[in-house]
Amino acid sequence: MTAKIFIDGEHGTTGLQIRTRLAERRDIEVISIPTEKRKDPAARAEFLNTADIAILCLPDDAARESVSLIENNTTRVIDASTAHRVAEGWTYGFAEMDKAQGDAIRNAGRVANPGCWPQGPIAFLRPLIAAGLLPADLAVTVNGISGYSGGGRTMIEDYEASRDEAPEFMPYALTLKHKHVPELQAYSGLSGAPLMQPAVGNFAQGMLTALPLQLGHLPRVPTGAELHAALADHYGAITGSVVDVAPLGNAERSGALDPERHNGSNNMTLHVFANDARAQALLIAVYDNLGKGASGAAVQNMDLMIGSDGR
Ligand SMILES: NC(=O)C1=CN([C@@H]2O[C@H](COP(=O)(O)OP(=O)(O)OC[C@H]3O[C@@H](n4cnc5c(N)ncnc54)[C@H](OP(=O)(O)O)[C@@H]3O)[C@@H](O)[C@H]2O)C=CC1
Ligand SMILES: CC(=O)N[C@@H](CCC(=O)OP(=O)(O)O)C(=O)O
Repeated sequence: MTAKIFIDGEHGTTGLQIRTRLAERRDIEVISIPTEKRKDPAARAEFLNTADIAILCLPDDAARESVSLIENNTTRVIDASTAHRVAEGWTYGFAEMDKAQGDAIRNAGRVANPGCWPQGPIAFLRPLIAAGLLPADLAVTVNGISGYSGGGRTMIEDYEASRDEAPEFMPYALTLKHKHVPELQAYSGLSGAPLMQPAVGNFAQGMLTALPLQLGHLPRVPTGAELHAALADHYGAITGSVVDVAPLGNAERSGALDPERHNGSNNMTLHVFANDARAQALLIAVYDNLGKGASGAAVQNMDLMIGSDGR
C-alpha cells in the first residue's frame, strides 16, 4: 500500500526541502493542501486525518494545533518543530543516538524531529556518557556556526535583502536560554544544562557544532584515542547509520571542517581532536542544518516508519 504523506507547512523552508527530497519517490503519495487553504484549520484537519503520516513543518503553536486536529488513531506524526521534543509520549527522531532508537522510531505514532543544534552534541555525548568515558555531570559548552536558513523564511529574507552589509559571523542566544537546551540535556544524558553559544554565518546552509572539553578534573581522564574508538564502535554497530566518524585528527587545520561540506545530504561526520598531555579534547560535528538537522532527518524518520528503503 502506498503511504499517504501530508506536509503541513509545505511552503516553508523545511517543508519545501522535504517536498524536494520526496519528489522522485514512487513508494509514497504526497497529498498537498491548496496554498490558499494552508492556514485554514478545517482544511488542514481533513488532510491531517487522511494522511498515514503527517509531517509538521510549522511554528510551535501551529504544530500543537495540528496534533489537536487529529481525531483518529491511524495518522502518525513527525513534528519538525520544537513543540514536542521533550514531551511525554513522543519519540525523539535521532535514529543513531543509541541501538534501540531506530526500532523505537519505526514503531512510534508520534516522532519529534530533533533541532539542528543538538544533533552534533548528542551524537558525541550520548555514546561517550553511556560508555562511561565522560560523566553525566560534565560541564559542557557547545559552540558552532549555522547558515542563515536555520532561522527559517524570515531570517532568509533578511539576509538575502542585505548580504553585503550582514556580518560574516554573528553570535546569538545571548540570554543563554536557547530553545534547544532542554532536548540537548535530555537526550545527551547530561545531568546539568549545557551552555549553548551558537552563531549564524553569512552563508545559506550547512553547520558545524563543537564541544571543547577540559577533562583534567575527571577521576579518570579518557585519551583522544579512547573517545574516538568508543564513537567508531558505536556508529559502526548502527545499521543504516548516516553518522560517520573521521579518523582521529592529528593536523593543525582540516579542510573537512567546512560547515557546507554535507549540504544537500543527510550525512553527519564526527571529528575528534585531542591533546592528551593537557587532558583536552575537541569534538566537532559537520552536517547540513536542513539535512540531518531538519528535512533529511524527517525523511529518514518517515522511511523508518513506513519501512521503506527510500526509493
Ligand atoms: N530552518 C531550519 O533549519 C529548521 C527548522 N525547524 C523547525 O521547522 C518548523 C518550520 O520551520 P521553517 O521551515 O524554518 O519555517 P518557515 O517560516 O520557513 O516555514 C513555516 C511555514 O509554516 C506556515 N505557517 C505558519 N503558521 C501557520 C499556521 N497557523 N498554519 C499553517 N501553516 C502555517 C508558514 O506560512 P507563511 O510563510 O505563509 O506564514 C510557512 O510556510 C519550525 O518549527 C522550525 O523550528 C527545524 C529544524 C531546522
Ligand atoms: C540559525 C538559527 O537561527 N537557527 C535556529 C535553529 C534552527 C533549528 O533547527 O531549530 P528548530 O528545529 O528548533 O527550529 C535557532 O538557533 O533558533
